[in-house]
Amino acid sequence: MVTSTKRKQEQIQAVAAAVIEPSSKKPKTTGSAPSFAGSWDKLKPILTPWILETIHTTFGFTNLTPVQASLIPLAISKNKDFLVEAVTGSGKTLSYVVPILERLVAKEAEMAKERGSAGSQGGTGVKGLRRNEVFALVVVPTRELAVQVHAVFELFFQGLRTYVADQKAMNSHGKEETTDDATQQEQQPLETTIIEEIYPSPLLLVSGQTTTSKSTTALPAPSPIIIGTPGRVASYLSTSLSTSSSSSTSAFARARKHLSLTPFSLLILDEADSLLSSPDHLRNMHTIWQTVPRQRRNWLFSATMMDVLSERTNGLLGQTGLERAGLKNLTRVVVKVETKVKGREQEGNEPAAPAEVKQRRTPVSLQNTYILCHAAEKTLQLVRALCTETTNNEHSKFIVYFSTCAAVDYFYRILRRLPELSHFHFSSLHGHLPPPIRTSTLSTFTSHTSTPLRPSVLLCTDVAARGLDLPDVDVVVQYDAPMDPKVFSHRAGRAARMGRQGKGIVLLTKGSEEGYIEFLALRKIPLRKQAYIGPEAEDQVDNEGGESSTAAEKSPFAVDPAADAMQLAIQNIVLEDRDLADKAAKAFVSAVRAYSKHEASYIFRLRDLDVFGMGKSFGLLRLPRMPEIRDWKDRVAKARERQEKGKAGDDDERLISSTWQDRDMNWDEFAYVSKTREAQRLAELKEAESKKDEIAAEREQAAKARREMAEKRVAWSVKKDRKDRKDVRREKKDRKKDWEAKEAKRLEVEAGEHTLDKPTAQSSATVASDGDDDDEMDEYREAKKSKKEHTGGNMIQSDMFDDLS
Ligand SMILES: Nc1ncnc2c1ncn2[C@@H]1O[C@H](COP(=O)(O)OP(=O)(O)OP(=O)(O)O)[C@@H](O)[C@H]1O
Repeated sequence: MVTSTKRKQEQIQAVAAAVIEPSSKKPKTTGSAPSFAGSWDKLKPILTPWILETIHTTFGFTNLTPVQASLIPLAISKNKDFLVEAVTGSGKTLSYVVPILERLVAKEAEMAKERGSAGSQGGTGVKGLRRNEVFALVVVPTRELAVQVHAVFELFFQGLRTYVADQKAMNSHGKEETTDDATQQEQQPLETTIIEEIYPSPLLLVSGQTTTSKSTTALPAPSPIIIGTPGRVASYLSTSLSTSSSSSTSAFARARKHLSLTPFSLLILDEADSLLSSPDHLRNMHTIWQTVPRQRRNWLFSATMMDVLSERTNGLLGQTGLERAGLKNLTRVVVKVETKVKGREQEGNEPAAPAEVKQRRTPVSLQNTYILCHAAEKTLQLVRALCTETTNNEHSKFIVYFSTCAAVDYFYRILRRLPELSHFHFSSLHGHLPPPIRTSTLSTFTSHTSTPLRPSVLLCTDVAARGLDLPDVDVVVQYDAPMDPKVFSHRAGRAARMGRQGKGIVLLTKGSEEGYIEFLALRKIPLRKQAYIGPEAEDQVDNEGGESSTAAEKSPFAVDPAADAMQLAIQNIVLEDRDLADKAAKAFVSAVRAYSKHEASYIFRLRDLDVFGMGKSFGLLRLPRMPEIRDWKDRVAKARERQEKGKAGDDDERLISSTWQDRDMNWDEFAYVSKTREAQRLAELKEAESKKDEIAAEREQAAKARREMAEKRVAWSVKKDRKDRKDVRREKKDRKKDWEAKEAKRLEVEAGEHTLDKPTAQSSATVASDGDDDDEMDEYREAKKSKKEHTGGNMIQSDMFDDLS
């Protein structure tokens, strides 16, 4: 393992400072605290016993994280809307789960008081809240995150059951000695009521469930706490409540029974920036906002919450956008991470330079790096990174992010069959997988006991970028940088959670993508350079930011020959099944299209994307037909022409170094492994063969039609051109006639007055000016001139004299 020299000089200290203030003011650091900020026991207000007990025994936590210490007391006691930002893995989930539970307990007690004895009003046996009454709603962007948050709530309610059982057992054995009156009061209702009736399991609303049935009886029963994705929550709310507007009294009664938002108090948006920026989420969020009562508290959470306030987007982001959504006067709770970098030792007796405090948006325990390579070397670098991280750094759990579902799907089939990675366990997760498979994939990855000898890798899209708390992830590799720069820190933040060491690697291609390093640095996400991983690679983090000495890096355009070998290895896997070739093409096309959608489009320029190199990295057998490829081919060809003329520039050299060769193979014999698919392909092939002449004729006809169309287009344009010219000529003729008539009239007048004056300066000028852009007038003037010359140069005068004579 290469240890960084610079790191030795640094004494990195995490400083988490909680900053709480109204949204109108700029956040400022008010102090510093260690990674934990006080004990749960000493939190004021004191937590309800079963909640505190669950935190201690079920979760095993003794201390609060800074975001929890800052928010929980406020969220429990103050009736405010909050906008919370803290780095990934800093415990934001509990910072809203605990206050929701505390407020629910308080609401339950309040309603119980209001409604009198148990079951007297609702008839359900529930003391305070009725069964159909919803108290809080937690909305998150992905199914997986919703499941995770739901599980946290479930743990608390299980903790409650255990707590009550313990209390009863202790009481029945006469061992319980209660000294604290408040505690006794809290316990009383719990012991006398069925817990499940008071606090039924929270309702989880995610894909794969029924939420849009016409009949409310088919809908899952409500619960005081509902957790779900925006689409599911919106449809559940509107379906549950829409029946209430029906004219049918029974339907109205049914709907009322099904769901009531009367006691609704809390709307929590976790990963709020994502919920407010995606148009799809936003549409559903509008439905939710319109459905839930206005008298509610809004709590918004994200590790990248503050960025959005300064952003001007089409969505809801930004201060004004939030205000428009009724999210006004949000109190900001910002937990900052600062690193103290000790000043360098000076030579001789000079004192060391003062320590520098730097703010960052990622956890201190996260070592974020980048590797520069050519597009053709990306898969090679990914494979080498996985290998070197296990062998040199003994890392065993990896997440690799790709930009599209098709890329995840394809690489999942390829990587696990590469000999270098045969000991890795691969899983894949993306939005196009059916919900049960998504669930099982995640649990397999989570439960897999990974060791450096049997490491595990999750290949995924951004569906797993935010919020997921996957235990023990060592390294996050970003094969493609995310479309939305905000997602970068969320992806990297799946490692290094809650103070654990972790590493992030982003693969950037040489050229314009290098600008991403500076771009992220400005957003307080510093990246260290990791040298290009060579064949005998060690973990070479280039801490000084200097250049690596590997051959591939010495020559700026030379591509590592091992990239060709990797392409060949992938191609050989693809050749086993035609279906893989289809998947490769789909993955490639989708990745190219995704590249054009980068928000930082001035860094990720489609025009600069080396599609040939990318094709190599994907192990394509041939390039698909698409405009991006055509353009790149043209540009490469033109660069070659310039090179032949000795006029090639730097950009041309880069283009020339980008090469592509289709795999020499017989596509007709390339078969699908799936028998039905292959039979279908052969049938199609046979049909095509039998209709060969017909198809050729059709093609010829189509080509002819295209040619004719092209000709017609030419003819049409020529016709139009002619017509235009004719119109111009007619116009000129009319103007000439006009001019002649006027001139004749003027001469008549002049003749009548017996004046021998020449045309006025103005009329000469008019003619001259007409003549500037009028060819016919020129001809006319020429003719007039020659006539003048013929008649001795003074037509007017001669006429005049004729008349006089
Ligand atoms: N007080 C605590 N003490 C110890 N561990 C904690 C504490 N609070 C939370 N954790 C653990 O820290 C991990 C990260 O917590 P959590 O998922 O809430 O982070 P987060 O800030 O929401 O991250 P992200 O921004 O990625 O969603 C979880 O495994 C959680 O159980």
